[in-house]
Amino acid sequence: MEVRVEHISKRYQKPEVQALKDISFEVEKGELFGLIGPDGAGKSTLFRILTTLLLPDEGQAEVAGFDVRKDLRALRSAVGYMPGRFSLYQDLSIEENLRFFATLFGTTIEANYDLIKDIYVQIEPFKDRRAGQLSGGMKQKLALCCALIHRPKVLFLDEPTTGVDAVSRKEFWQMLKGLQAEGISILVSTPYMDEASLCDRIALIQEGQILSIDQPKGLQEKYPRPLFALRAQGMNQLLDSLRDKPELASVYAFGEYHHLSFKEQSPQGMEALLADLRDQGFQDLEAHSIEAGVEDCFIELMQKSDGSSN
Ligand SMILES: Nc1ncnc2c1ncn2[C@@H]1O[C@H](COP(=O)(O)OP(=O)(O)OP(=O)(O)O)[C@@H](O)[C@H]1O
Repeated sequence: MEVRVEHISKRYQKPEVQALKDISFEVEKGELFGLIGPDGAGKSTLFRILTTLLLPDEGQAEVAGFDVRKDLRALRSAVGYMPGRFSLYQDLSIEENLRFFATLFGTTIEANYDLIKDIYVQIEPFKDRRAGQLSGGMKQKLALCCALIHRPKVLFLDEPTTGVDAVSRKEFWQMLKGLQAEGISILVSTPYMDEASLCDRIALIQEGQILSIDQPKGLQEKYPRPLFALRAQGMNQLLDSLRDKPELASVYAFGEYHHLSFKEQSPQGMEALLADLRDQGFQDLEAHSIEAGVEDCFIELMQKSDGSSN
């Protein structure tokens, strides 16, 4: 086991916020583990605790066999951490940044070049350019090289793809797969649900609590009811109207469609609903059944947790 988190809680004082509530999970060696949740869910706080930058109020955690409270030095040299705002020196060049991080950990670029090579060659043509003048995607690659240069066992990446274009995002996930193959365990946080399916396992986190931990497929298979996508002319009125239907268990806007499910699973459910909506004057109604995605699962779990806390 490369990461073991047991009942971690953290409260900030000013303003008073319970950022993490009784968080427990484990990550295996070589696993790509995703922490998925909206802004403010507590992802950065958890990463800061696991990299010894912040102490938890309660609970215990070990990373690469080191205790987050007791083994600070050893733990820090065993982990690589890429914070949300890339911690690059804007006035230093690509090469200078990398050399700086290598020196900080008592190593050299040359000693670990094989690990970063595939990533570094993509930015090497610009190695004399200052970090402050790089594009988002290039900064991200440099920050990843800097986090890797001391050959960590566990890599923490806090929202590494936020603000990065779609092509670079895709490339970034390919790079992570390559690092995983080197035996590095990776914990990555993201607010993008579409990235969840690229992880081996994901924890859905909201308001400091883990709602579910599973493989992406396992999570989707656990969705409790048949799910449908529906659209028509006048999507806002349609949503208002659907929200008034007592037979629906859930309904929400989702891209070009609204997603909905029924309380009772009757075969006539959708037929009756469509007839009803037609009577109300909705035109161009189109409905089909769909498989739940990670975002649908998240919405379902959030509704359940809201219900239970009320
Ligand atoms: N130093 C701090 N003092 C007080 N409250 C804080 C502090 N840092 C974070 N918080 C609060 O704790 C909660 C969790 O924040 P955290 O940054 O861990 O979430 P996150 O999931 O990483 O989201 P984000 O993407 O916005 O950073 C939020 O409500 C945030 O406002």
